[in-house]
Amino acid sequence: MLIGVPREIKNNEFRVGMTPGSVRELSAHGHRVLIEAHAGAGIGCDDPHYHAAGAEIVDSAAEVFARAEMIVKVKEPQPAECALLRPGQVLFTYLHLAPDPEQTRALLASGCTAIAYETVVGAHGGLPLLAPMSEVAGRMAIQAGAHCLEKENGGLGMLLGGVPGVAAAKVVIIGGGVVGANAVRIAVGMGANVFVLDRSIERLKQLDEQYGAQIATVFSTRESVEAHVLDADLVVGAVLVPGAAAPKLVSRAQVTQMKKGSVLVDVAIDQGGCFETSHPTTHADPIYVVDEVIHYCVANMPGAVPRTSTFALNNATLPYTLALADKGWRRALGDDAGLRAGLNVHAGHVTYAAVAEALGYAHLPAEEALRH
Ligand SMILES: NC(=O)C1=CN([C@@H]2O[C@H](COP(=O)(O)OP(=O)(O)OC[C@H]3O[C@@H](n4cnc5c(N)ncnc54)[C@H](O)[C@@H]3O)[C@@H](O)[C@H]2O)C=CC1
Ligand SMILES: CC(=O)C(=O)O
Ligand SMILES: [Mg+2]
Repeated sequence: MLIGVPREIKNNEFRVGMTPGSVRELSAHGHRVLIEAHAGAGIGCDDPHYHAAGAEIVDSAAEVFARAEMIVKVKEPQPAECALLRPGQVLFTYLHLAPDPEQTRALLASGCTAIAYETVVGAHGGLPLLAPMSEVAGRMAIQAGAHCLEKENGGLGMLLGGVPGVAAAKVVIIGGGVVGANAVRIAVGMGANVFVLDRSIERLKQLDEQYGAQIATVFSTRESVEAHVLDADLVVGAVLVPGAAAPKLVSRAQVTQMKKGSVLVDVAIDQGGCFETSHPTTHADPIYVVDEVIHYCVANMPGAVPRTSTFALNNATLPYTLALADKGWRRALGDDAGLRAGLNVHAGHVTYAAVAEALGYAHLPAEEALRH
């Protein structure tokens, strides 16, 4: 198969779809990889490095999209990229379609077959292609939140861990999945006073077993979310209903009642965000303020640490990229129900139920799409 990797063009996105190591594996399987010039600059991998791994370096994204049978990326295609996709072409990347009607419309219009990293399910459950970036974003959420709490950013002017004789900050993490667990780890490490809320008792039990009295686990209800958010110094939004728009768990009225200078980090912003006052921001301009509450809502947090993130992402995506290239998308998805769960759009149809429901489209089940 001829596989294309364009340079990422989202704001401050320095990751790249494939490492030289992944290119080498695909080459060894008899595939050819086109990579846009300088696509790996952000991870310290230059064009000769990719060439040595077997890639052909091409000058423009337009050429990558025009020639490749499958495009492997990181972030959702931007409008200029959607315009380059064509019927029959496979797109393998993050999509986050439920909160993004424009991108969905463009992908449907392109006629392409789009497989979303974030809805692929592992052999033993979980979301193996979302997890590595959730590990990164969960750890970064506390870093970002600590920075926002500094006075110059409008924050309360508090150190997360306090010092002897002065109390630590109260950190409330809503959602104890991969993002949440990684945020807990860093917040505990920094000495914060950590509360984690989830509606899965199983998740809370795992976190309780791991951290014991170092954290408080709380069953998530409207009442408990409100009680903990209102006296928090830092709140991390880390909930997910796979593929669906994030549930709004904190209302504007509640944000208004929060402490002035407290901080909301909405990691779930890529699925639309879980605070009513959230809107996506970029690394170039990450923070805004609503009623004196600082909001950090960057939709591609791992893009800021592209070296860590690209290698972590490729560790997870490579087996799937190889399966798609070796077998073609129909057989690869036919053989693996978990990969089939990644199919979001095919030939002008929405093939993921939660996306169809969120955006008001008819749903063509992926199993039927395989026969189209
Ligand atoms: N902004 C960014 O750069 C990034 C964002 N993300 C996003 O972070 C979000 C979380 O991802 P993961 O941790 O991997 O998901 P996950 O599936 O591992 O965890 C989500 C958790 O939310 C819990 N949950 C669902 N509804 C809830 C509710 N009403 N109250 C409390 N808990 C609730 C679930 O029980 C689950 O434990 C996703 O939207 C993901 O796309 C992930 C990576 C980077
Ligand atoms: C998952 C996601 O949105 C990201 O890694 O940018
Ligand atoms: Mg997005």
